[in-house]
This record gives sequence, C-alpha cells and structure tokens, in this order.
Amino acid sequence: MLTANHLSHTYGSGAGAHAALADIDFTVEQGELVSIVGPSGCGKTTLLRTLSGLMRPTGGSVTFHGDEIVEVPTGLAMVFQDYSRSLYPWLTVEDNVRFPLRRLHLPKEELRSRIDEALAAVGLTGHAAKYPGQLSGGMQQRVAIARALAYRPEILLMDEPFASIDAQTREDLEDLVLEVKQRFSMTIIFVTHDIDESVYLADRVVVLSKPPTRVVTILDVPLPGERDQISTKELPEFIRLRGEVARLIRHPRDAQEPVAAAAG
Ligand SMILES: Nc1ncnc2c1ncn2[C@@H]1O[C@H](COP(=O)(O)OP(=O)(O)OP(=O)(O)O)[C@@H](O)[C@H]1O
Repeated sequence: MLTANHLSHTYGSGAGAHAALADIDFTVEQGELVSIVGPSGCGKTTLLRTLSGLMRPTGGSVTFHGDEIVEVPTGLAMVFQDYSRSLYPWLTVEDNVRFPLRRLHLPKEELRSRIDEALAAVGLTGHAAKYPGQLSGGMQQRVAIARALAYRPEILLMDEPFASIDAQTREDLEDLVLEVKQRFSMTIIFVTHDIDESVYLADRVVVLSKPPTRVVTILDVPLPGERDQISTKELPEFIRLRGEVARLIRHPRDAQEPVAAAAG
C-alpha cells in the first residue's frame, strides 16, 4: 500500500549537510499497524514527513498504491505529537473535527454522522461544543484522533502522538488506537520512542539505526490480536520482543538478518 524505496534525506548542503535518512526501504500493507522506533534524533519525524508527502525526500521515493507521492494524498491523515498546535483553539471540538472534511464536499447528513461517530468513538460526545483550551491534554489528543477518524483516511500516520501525555491516559489512548484500527480496518504508521508502546500496538516494528539512518530490521509481532495493557505485557513473547527491540536500538549489529525490504 505505502512503500519507501531507497528513501534518503539530507538537510542542508556542503560542509553543513546532515544526512538524516540514508537508505530506507519498507512496505506497509493494508490493515497493518507498523510502528517505527529508533534512537533519539534518528530521523523518525523526517521519515514520517517524507512518507506523508509533507516534505520531498532528497533521494529515493515513496509510493502509495504504486503512485509516487509528490504531495499529501487525499487518503492520508496525520496526528502529531503537539496537539496544542494541531487543533484550532478558536474552533469548538466539533468544528475542529469538521474542518478537514471541507475537502471532501460531503452531503450534510453524512458530514453530521461522521462527526458524531468520530466523537463517540473517542468518548467525547458530550464535549462537542467545548473549546480545546477547556479540555485536558489527553482529551485534546482525542479530538485530533476524532478529526482523523472522521476524515476516514486509508492510512493514518501518527508522530509520537502520546509523548507528552501522562502514563495512565497514554495507555487508554493506545487502546483507543487498537480499537479504531480494528473497527475501521485502518492502516496505521505509528512513530514512537517508547519501546513498550512500539511492541504493544504493532503488527510489525521497524527498528531504525542512528544517523545516517537505515532500517536495522523489521520484527514481526506475533502477539494475540486482542491486547490488554496488563496481560499482554506479561506474555513471554512481549517481554522477549521488548528486549530485542531495546537491544537492536543499542546494538544494531546484532540484527539477525539483513534488512527486510518488503512486508513480512
Ligand atoms: N529542518 C532541519 N534542518 C536541519 N536539520 C534538521 C532539520 N530537521 C531535523 N534536522 C536534523 O535531522 C535529524 C533527525 O531529526 P528528526 O526530528 O527527524 O529526528 P527524530 O528521530 O524524530 O528526533 P526525536 O527522537 O528527538 O523525536 C536531527 O539530527 C535533526 O537535528
């Protein structure tokens, strides 16, 4: 569905050039949740921006259904870490969710039902008329998720969306992501620096090296589809995977196999 082909990106040029991404190859298939982890500053945000079409890579390409991405495709939505900057503070919750839907020119009734359904899915039905400033951080990030859901993207890109949210709310939001993935058969790319989160949410984990960044390996996550914050994290397989991701981030040369270029 979405493929990075020899994707590279260098900021600046000459003596001041910084090779953020060296050579990235992977494919995300329909209905998968792929998490992306790596050491701090390895270029996760740069990767997500190039995958989304927000930024053109300096080398290689990204294809979506086989077509090269040159701008943000209609079927793609993003949720950013900084919810306070991604929501419009002067619009109500409902109007924030409505805003990107203008692009779709939907009939009035469908617009209404999409907004209602998205707000219900994130548990914010009773808060539609409030403004972002009247909500907690976790609730604001729910609004950003509702906005993406109402848009019904084919693929959702999430850039460390829960990094600045307290641990308990974060777990609730992780479960919300799993629930909406299931319910809307959504394809999701989830960037995080949290190893537990990367394993808990994913069908596959892409582990990146430090810059110039490459894919160290792509791990399958053979955990049960139904996940639970306590029992899933107690499973020996979860503990093994968590350890493996942590080791590969620290010691990328321990990767068992050469980088897998395609989906598992
Ligand atoms: N606009 C820019 N100009 C120059 N260098 C940049 C620019 N944006 C990012 N970089 C550099 O590219 C590298 C990768 O940055 P990026 O933000 O993509 O990493 P990250 O993995 O998301 O970081 P973090 O782990 O801190 O969230 C960093 O060294 C950063 O300083």
